[in-house]
Amino acid sequence: MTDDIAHHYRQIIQQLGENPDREGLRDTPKRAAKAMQFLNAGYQQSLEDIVNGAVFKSQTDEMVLVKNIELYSMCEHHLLPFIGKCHIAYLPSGKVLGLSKFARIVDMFARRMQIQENLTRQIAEAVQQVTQARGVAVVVEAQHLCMMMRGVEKQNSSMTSSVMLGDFRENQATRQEFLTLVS
Ligand SMILES: Nc1nc2c(ncn2[C@@H]2O[C@H](COP(=O)(O)OP(=O)(O)OP(=O)(O)O)[C@@H](O)[C@H]2O)c(=O)[nH]1
Ligand SMILES: [Zn+2]
Repeated sequence: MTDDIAHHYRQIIQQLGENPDREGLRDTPKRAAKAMQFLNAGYQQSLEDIVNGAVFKSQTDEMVLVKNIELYSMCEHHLLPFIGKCHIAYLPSGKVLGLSKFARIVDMFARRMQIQENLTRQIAEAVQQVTQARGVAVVVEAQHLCMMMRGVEKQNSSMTSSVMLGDFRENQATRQEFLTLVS
């Protein structure tokens, strides 16, 4: 698979007017192929594998918030990165999820070709599925290099997307508490 992708990168380099045989570029097709495979590794993962049973019984029913999880993803329109952070909150109902697993869930969906809105929803639904929480809220704030390096070339705009499930959707006070905590 890596060799196949590298072969195509070699052709792209040539089509762009470079010499893929010059010293600095000789290993680039293979390096680029491996980097692209890493950045799309989320397709090879499953929720069950990454959670690895780290769901623990707990009587806590107060909001749990994990803030500022860094996020690197790839926009599906231009295959350029979008970079930002993710905040996840949930209202446990009898069980809590291992802390690191929130970051693993973010990475599993971020390491795919994405648009930010779909990524946000997929993270929220995965946390809901694993914890069976009374509610899940996810906010993603990101900057898109396709808007910065090319196209409209706007360096300071960022996009915020959110998904609220369960009590966060239905209960205004819960939603407000979450938004105050992340702002
Ligand atoms: N909603 C949303 N739009 C995105 C995301 N990533 C990229 N886009 C947008 O996808 C759109 C693709 O528009 P097209 O007109 O088909 O492509 P384009 O000619 O390259 O567009 P420009 O970026 O405006 O030059 C652009 O408006 C991008 O800004 C994302 O995560 N969410
Ligand atoms: Zn884009």
